[in-house]
Amino acid sequence: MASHLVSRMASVHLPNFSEVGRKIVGAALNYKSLAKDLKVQHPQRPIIFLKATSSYIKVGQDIEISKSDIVNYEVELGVIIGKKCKKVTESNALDYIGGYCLALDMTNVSILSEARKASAPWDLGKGFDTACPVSKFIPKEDIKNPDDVKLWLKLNGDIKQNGNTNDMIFSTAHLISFVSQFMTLEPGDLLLTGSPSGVGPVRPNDVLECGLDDLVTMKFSVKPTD
Ligand SMILES: O=C(O)/C=C/C(=O)CC(=O)C(=O)O
Repeated sequence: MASHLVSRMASVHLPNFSEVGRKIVGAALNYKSLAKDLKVQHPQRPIIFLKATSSYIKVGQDIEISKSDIVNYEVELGVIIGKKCKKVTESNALDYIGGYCLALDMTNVSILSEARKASAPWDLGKGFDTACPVSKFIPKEDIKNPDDVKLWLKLNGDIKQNGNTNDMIFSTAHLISFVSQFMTLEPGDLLLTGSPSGVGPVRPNDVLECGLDDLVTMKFSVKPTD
């Protein structure tokens, strides 16, 4: 098949993306509203980190935290890669999307702050067990424009995050293209596109509920490990 036809292929059905994907790639500080909250400048280029795929959990499982740690919720649009993607241009990048999910980029701020002070990697603060709750697979066709999707999060019933991906500093296409210059993205890989303003800490026995447009909602409880 000619390559231009391959690149226009319809969405790929990947309901088992969290089992087959080999990477979770995150973008940090990608929302203007969060940069404003945190009083930091907009990044000049995407700030990229990896989360371990062993951090995935699905609805029905619990987020586990130690009582002594500060762990933040961050609601995000997850982009699921549908086909191998290496050094793609921004104008072609959206062709490589297989679908989407709603995700929580749970972040252990206690560990991350120590890592920042020591100029150490973010891996433990971002990739601990249960740090990546995800929704079901959302087919590509259900989201016409990934740069214009509402997302929200409630903590124990109170709205804490209420944003839209149109507030992202780097577009979905830019993120895919940027990451693909360095690492090949493969079917089932997940790209977390950043979180809007309102991120904050959870405590044991809290309940997080979040949603993406009228496409999906999900609920997770927080349980202590100690
Ligand atoms: O700056 C930090 O210490 C941590 C930032 C984040 O965790 C931000 C994100 O991951 C995000 O904006 O999505």
